[in-house]
Amino acid sequence: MAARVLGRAGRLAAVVRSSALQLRLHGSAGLRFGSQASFFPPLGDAMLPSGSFNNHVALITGGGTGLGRAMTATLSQLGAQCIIASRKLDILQRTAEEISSQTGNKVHAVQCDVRDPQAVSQCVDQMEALTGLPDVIINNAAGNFVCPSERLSPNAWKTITDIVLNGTAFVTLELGKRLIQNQKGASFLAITTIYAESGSGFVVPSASAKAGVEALYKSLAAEWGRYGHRFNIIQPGPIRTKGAFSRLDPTGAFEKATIDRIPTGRLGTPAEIANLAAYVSSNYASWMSGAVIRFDGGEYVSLAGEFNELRSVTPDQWKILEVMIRNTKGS
Ligand SMILES: CCCCCCCCC/C=C\C=C\C(=O)SCCNC(=O)CCNC(=O)[C@H](O)C(C)(C)COP(=O)(O)OP(=O)(O)OC[C@H]1O[C@@H](n2cnc3c(N)ncnc32)[C@H](O)[C@@H]1OP(=O)(O)O
Ligand SMILES: NC(=O)C1=CN([C@@H]2O[C@H](COP(=O)(O)OP(=O)(O)OC[C@H]3O[C@@H](n4cnc5c(N)ncnc54)[C@H](OP(=O)(O)O)[C@@H]3O)[C@@H](O)[C@H]2O)C=CC1
Repeated sequence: MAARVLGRAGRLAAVVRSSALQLRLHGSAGLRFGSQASFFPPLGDAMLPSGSFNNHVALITGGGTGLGRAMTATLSQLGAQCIIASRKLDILQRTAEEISSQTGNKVHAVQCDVRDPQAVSQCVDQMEALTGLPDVIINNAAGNFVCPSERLSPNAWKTITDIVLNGTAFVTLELGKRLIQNQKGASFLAITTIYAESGSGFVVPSASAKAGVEALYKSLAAEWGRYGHRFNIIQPGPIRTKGAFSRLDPTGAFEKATIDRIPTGRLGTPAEIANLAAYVSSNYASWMSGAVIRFDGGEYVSLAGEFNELRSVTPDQWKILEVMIRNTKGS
C-alpha cells in the first residue's frame, strides 16, 4: 500500500517538476485572477445619511479631477458647501458647475498652486470671504510620473516633492493657524498611497514625499487635537483616473498584472474612495485621529507575502506537493 502511494507520488512528482507546473507557479494560470471580482461589487451611492454635511464647508485640493472630483461630488451631495482648488481654473469651474447643478449645493472654484505659500494664503483669504473657514480639509492634490531614478533632474525631484509634501504642508499650516486663531475645529485628511509605507522604485520622489505627508499628519494628530483638529490618512490602491494612469502606466501594459495581484480582483472606484473620505471627514468619525487607512482591495499584503504566488497552485497540484513535503525525512 505504502509502496503504491510512493510510486504514485513519484510519478506525480515528475509532473510537479515539469515546465507546465513551473509556469503555473510563476505565471497566472491556475486560479483565474479577476473572476473573484464578482464577490466584491463596487457600490456607487453615497453611504452616509443625506444632510450629513449640512452647514459644513469642505476644501478639496485637486478637486477638479479624478478622485478629488469624486470626493467633492459626494460631500456636495451630502450637503457640504465645497471649495475646490488647483492650478487650472477652467477645469475647476467646469467641475464646480457640473456638481453644483447636480446637487443643488454651491461648489466654488479657486485657483491655487499649492507649491506657492503666498498663493495658498491668498486662496484661504478668498475662501474666508466666500464661505468662512472650512470644517473639512482634504489634501488630495499631487504630482507623479514613473521614471528611473537615475533619469531624474533636480527640478523633477523638486516639482513632485513641492506639490506633494510642501503643498500639503503649506495648505495644512495656513489653515491650521487660522482655525486655531478662530478656535474652530476641523477634520484634515491626506490622500497618500500604499507605497508611502513600503517605498517603491520608479516613483521615488512621490514615495518620499507621501511618506513625509504621513509623518506630518501623524505628528499633527498628536499635537493639534487640543485645538479640535483631527488628522487622518487614506492610502488608496489603484483607481483608474486619467491623471494617475496616464503618468504611471502610459501604455496600459501593466494594468492586467496589477489587477491580477489584487485579491479582490479589480481596481477601486472613485465613488468608493469618496465614501470612505466622506466618512473619515464626518462627525461619525469624530473619535478617529492619527489613523492610516489602507484602501487597496488587498494589494499591499498581496505584494508583501513571499508565498502569495502559491495562489496559482491548483488543488490537484497541492495533493502532489503535500505528498512530496510529507515524504521528506530529515534536513
Ligand atoms: C504598475 C502599473 C500601475 C498602474 C497604475 C497604478 C496606479 C497606482 C497609483 C499610485 C499612486 C499614485 C500617485 C499619484 O500621485 S497619481 C496623480 C498623478 N497626477 C498628476 O501628476 C497630475 C499633475 N501632474 C502634472 O502637472 C505634471 O505631470 C507634473 C510634471 C507633475 C508637474 O507639471 P509642471 O509643474 O508643469 O512640471 P514640468 O512639466 O515643468 O516638469 C518639471 C520637471 O519635471 C521633469 N519631468 C516632467 N515629466 C517627467 C517625466 N515623465 N520623466 C522625467 N522627468 C519629468 C521636467 O523635465 C522638469 O524638469 P527639468 O526642468 O529639469 O527638465
Ligand atoms: N488614482 C490612483 O490610483 C491613486 C491616486 N492616489 C492619490 O490620489 C490623489 C488624486 O489623484 P488622481 O485623482 O488619481 O489624479 P489627478 O491627476 O486627477 O489629481 C491630481 C490633482 O492635483 C492637482 N494638482 C497638481 N499639481 C498641483 C499644484 N501644484 N497645485 C494645486 N493642485 C495641483 C491637479 O489639478 P491641476 O492640474 O488643475 O493643478 C489634479 O486635480 C493624489 O493625491 C494621488 O497621489 C494615490 C494612490 C492611487
